[in-house]
Amino acid sequence: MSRSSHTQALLGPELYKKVRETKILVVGAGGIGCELLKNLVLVGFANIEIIDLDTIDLSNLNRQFLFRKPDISKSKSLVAAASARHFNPNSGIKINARHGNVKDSENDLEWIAGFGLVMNALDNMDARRHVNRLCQAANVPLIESGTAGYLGQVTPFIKDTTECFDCVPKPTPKAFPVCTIRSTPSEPIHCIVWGKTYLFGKLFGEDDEDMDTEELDKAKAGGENAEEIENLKKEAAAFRQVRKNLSAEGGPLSVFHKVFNEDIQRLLAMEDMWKKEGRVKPVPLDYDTIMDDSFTVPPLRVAPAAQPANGDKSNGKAKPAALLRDQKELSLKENLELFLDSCKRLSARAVAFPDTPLSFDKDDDDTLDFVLATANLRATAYGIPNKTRFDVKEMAGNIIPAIATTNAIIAGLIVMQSLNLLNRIHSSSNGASSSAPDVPLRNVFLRSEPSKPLGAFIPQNADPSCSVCRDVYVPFKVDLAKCTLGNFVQDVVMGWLNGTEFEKKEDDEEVEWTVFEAGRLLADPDFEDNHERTLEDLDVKRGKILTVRDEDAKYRPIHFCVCEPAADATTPFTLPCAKPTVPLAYVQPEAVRDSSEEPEIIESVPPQTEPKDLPSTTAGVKRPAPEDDQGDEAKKRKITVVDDDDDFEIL
Ligand SMILES: Nc1ncnc2c1ncn2[C@@H]1O[C@H](COP(=O)(O)OP(=O)(O)OP(=O)(O)O)[C@@H](O)[C@H]1O
Ligand SMILES: [Zn+2]
Repeated sequence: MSRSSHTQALLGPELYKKVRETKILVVGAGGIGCELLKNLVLVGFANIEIIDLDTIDLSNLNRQFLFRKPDISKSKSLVAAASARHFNPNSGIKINARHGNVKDSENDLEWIAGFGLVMNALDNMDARRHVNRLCQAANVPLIESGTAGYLGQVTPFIKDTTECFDCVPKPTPKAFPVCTIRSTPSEPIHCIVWGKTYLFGKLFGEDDEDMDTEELDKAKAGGENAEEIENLKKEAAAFRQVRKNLSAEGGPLSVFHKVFNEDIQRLLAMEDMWKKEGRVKPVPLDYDTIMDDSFTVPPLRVAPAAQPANGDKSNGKAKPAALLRDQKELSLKENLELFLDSCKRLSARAVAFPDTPLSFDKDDDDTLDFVLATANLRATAYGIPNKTRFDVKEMAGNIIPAIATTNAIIAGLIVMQSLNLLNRIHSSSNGASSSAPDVPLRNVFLRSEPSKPLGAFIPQNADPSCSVCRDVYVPFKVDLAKCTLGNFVQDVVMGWLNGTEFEKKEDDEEVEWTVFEAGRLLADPDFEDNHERTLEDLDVKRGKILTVRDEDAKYRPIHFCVCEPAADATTPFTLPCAKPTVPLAYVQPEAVRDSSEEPEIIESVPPQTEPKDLPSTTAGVKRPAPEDDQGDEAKKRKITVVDDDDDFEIL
């Protein structure tokens, strides 16, 4: 009996044929991706492409079991494919492994259209959104997945049948008030966020004065203490000077003195600030007394009974005999030394690469050491418990421990979803109903409820206002070196689109269209400066999108997705035979007005001010590009739980 006969019997000949023939794309060869690839191979999927941009790290080996120690530093996708093949040898399975970013330009609309089904096994929102858009544009079903600790989710997205990834609002990152972070922290996380997003940025990151002022003005307008905000503005200005001197002899020590002594003294002088109930005054730190062990550590605000002696953070608890280095709590003196040393290391890097601002990375020891020491020194000053390197890495890096079993369950569910989708695709493509029972599409989730670990709900319909799945997409096969913008405007916008709803004229009025590429305005009826230039010259590349919009935003935008020219093309570009139907743009229903309310009388209309963030055009600034992402609209939809590397936000 052959290895596949059970599967064939279980799935039936029709579905098994689909399994063998459908070209599958797996994006990501990490925790879920490895499990998934093994499952696909075992079920008998025979035409698989897997892409991942990363190489194997030691920390992956505990759960990404297609990898072994000798594979460290090798390409994840190549090794995963090589290992997975062994699970079902001699079965004619083809795995095309690619080491690269799914966002690379060669991964365009045509590429994605070559797959029958796409499965995401990613770890970040940006790549997920990119694949979602490609799948919507090419009308390829996508199975999205994610895990966070014991939780997980598998969701099918099918154009015009279900919502898409971007229809679903995402949870906003955890936010903290500015003053809590900058002046009155009360928890370890406040100190970590301060070290990571504030002090690190001030000393080594991009120093954006305008952004800083804007943030503080916003906080003031939002009702935070005005005097304190002014104080913080002065403090920020002083940092610019400190930053300049950081690499000089004694630079790190002067930063320590400014941040942990002078700035705290200044805060203490603001008497009103400390009258508020629950506020605990910080204690300025002093280099000399910390170093000679005579500094009196302020009592912990939450555990006043335990008054640890200087440097002894054990709180009387017995220490396990052999703690790992990262799990040991540092003494105050050790934190101070680490602060000075990490400052020195980072400022040397800043001097060596002055044009590359540094950014925090949990896996970059210099940056982690800096945040660890900074957070602990600040915590000590405010009577807040210190954290170990292990804790700080987890908190600053937003790490949710990955659990191999969760990944395995989710990968199994992805395969179940794929079988259901293939069944449906099959029955709808030949018009006949499938012999298989019509199983409805479901979003499946894993929860930490032992008696009922799996749950499911029916996916919602697409959000009519979604700026991803409701727009129109057209493959645009073009020789970028031969096609000018003028060709595109004349032959595509005013020619090919003629006759579509988009180009219908009312009362002989010309349709006011615009052509954008990302945020850049390339052309409109009054802006012809770039018509002579080729698309290549205008830096339009394969994988990019030329978007045509009508100025009144009456219709949905039309996105021309730039693809390789057709092999036998005799013209600069080729378009599909069928022109698209361009639907009307979604209009938010007007809120029901309370008729008893008197209308508001506006006496004078304030003069229109220039929008602040005008996008650049190729030939100067013209008009703002419409916001691509309307995702912030308050939509009362179910929030998807997907793990992500999203950051904290400071309000
Ligand atoms: N744009 C992208 N293109 C291709 N692969 C991507 C892209 N973004 C992320 N990935 C891959 O998706 C995979 C996600 O797997 P996983 O969530 O297990 O992350 P990991 O990096 O392996 O583990 P950890 O983050 O816990 O160290 C990773 O292998 C990552 O390289
Ligand atoms: Zn959508």
